[in-house]
Amino acid sequence: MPTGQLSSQAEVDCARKSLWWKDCLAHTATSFHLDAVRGYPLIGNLLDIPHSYEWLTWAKLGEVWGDLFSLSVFGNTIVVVNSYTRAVKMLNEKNHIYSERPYVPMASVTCEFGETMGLLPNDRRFKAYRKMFHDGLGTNAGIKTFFPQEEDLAKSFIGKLMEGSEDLHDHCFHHSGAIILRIAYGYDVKDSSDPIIAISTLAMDHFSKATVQGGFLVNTIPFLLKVPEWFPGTGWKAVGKMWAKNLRAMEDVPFAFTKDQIAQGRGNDSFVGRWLGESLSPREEKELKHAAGAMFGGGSETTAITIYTFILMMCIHQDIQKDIQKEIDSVIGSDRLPTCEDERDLPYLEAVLKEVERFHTTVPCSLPHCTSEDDVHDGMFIPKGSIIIPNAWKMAHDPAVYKDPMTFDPTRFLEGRKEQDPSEYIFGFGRRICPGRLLADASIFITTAMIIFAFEISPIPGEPPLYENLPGLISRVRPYKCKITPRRDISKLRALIEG
Ligand code: HEM
Repeated sequence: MPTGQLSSQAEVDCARKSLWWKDCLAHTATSFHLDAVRGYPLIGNLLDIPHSYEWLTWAKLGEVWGDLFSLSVFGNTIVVVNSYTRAVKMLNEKNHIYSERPYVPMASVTCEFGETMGLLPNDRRFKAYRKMFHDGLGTNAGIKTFFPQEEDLAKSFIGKLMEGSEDLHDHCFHHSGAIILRIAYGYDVKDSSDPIIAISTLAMDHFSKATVQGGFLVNTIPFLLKVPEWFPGTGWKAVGKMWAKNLRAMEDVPFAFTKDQIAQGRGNDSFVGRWLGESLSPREEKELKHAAGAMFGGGSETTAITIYTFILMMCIHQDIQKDIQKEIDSVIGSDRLPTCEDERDLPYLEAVLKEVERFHTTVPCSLPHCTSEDDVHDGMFIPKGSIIIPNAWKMAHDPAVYKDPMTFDPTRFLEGRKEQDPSEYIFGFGRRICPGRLLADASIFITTAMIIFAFEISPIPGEPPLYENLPGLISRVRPYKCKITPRRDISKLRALIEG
């Protein structure tokens, strides 16, 4: 049935009653909304739930059911939002209702990681973490204070690239991990086999697995938490305990490093170091540890993927690469390296970065939100506890917003065209909007500006690179090969990097 509206209060009341009945019948009813995808008794739309590339399925279903539709699985409502305008109206303008996170017992309880920012309910602690983030990284003035660290790390990145680019993929991930650990804790990573990068990467791998709704039955049936560990089939509890240790270590080890540095009287100009200088109460210190602990998970993979995708796009689109080189050469010349302050003078590079972020939507279904109370939106009754999925991929590839959305074309963001800036949605919405977005922008800009300044990126003869996005909550691109060679005098480049 196509999209419909609940036009009167009577219809809304009727829908509420239906919901009550649905609960009474122990979740045996299927979805009943007028704009709900039809399902089966008991399981609802279980068979409609995609296991990979969810954003494509949601976009396809949207062609039939409209850009706001719902599904029901075992009585739980899932609402998919396929348009930017709708997402703003719901998640931004009604953020007091739409700012919870879905409950994932495996991650929050079994892995004891419920206090991390991404999983916290919209409560006092959440506000405290967000405030710490905002004061440290949420303003242009705050981010500027980290520019010297960003520039240093981007120099090391290109310095390493001069030695070879065979492990480009890992190099990008190592670099973005290094940025987070330096900014968050003042910790300098080792060139390879860094213990804190290793702990954090492992912990994030566990975290991703524990938060997949269908990954563990307990995420669908929380009652299983009460089943004792000796009961057959509860091996996941032991797994969760093991993962909890790693997740704790990801927060404890670098935090202890910063505290130790301060105790030894060494300066530590990091996010944590600065806050520790504020003589915090034990409760605030604990909150600081959790806030900082969320940075690696939120920022490391996403930033690395964006830089890695940028290099791929430069390899595929040689003409665009040439145009950025021209811009960089005319603004910066050849006697100095780019700095973070150059961003405002490089509008073409800025447009290319927007296009990279639009074209490859790194967090394609954003992170799910959850409602804290019943709502009626555009005639749809949305019960408390509904999971809300903003389909950022669809927003980024909507032909009504972007001309030829499947084409990589940075000119769409230049004067004269000015299509919608993807940063309005790729970082999420409302109270949950990504608190690291300014840091992400700074890291991506300075790293890519240095790359273009220093290198020529080209395909390997006979192996044309292809773009392919991979499934996942955070979508990577399929690893590729390319040639990265210095485009300037090597000794001069070395002198600039070391200077
Ligand atoms: C290109 C880079 C990045 C992208 C595309 C990105 C995207 C996102 C998205 C879509 C969300 C979910 C927002 C929502 O629920 O509405 C999010 C949340 C989050 N991000 Fe980022 N992010 C990036 C970089 C970073 C960085 C550098 C940091 C930390 C320094 C960070 C930390 C976080 C945290 C802690 C959350 C959870 C916020 C909450 O639950 O309230 N992110 N990010």
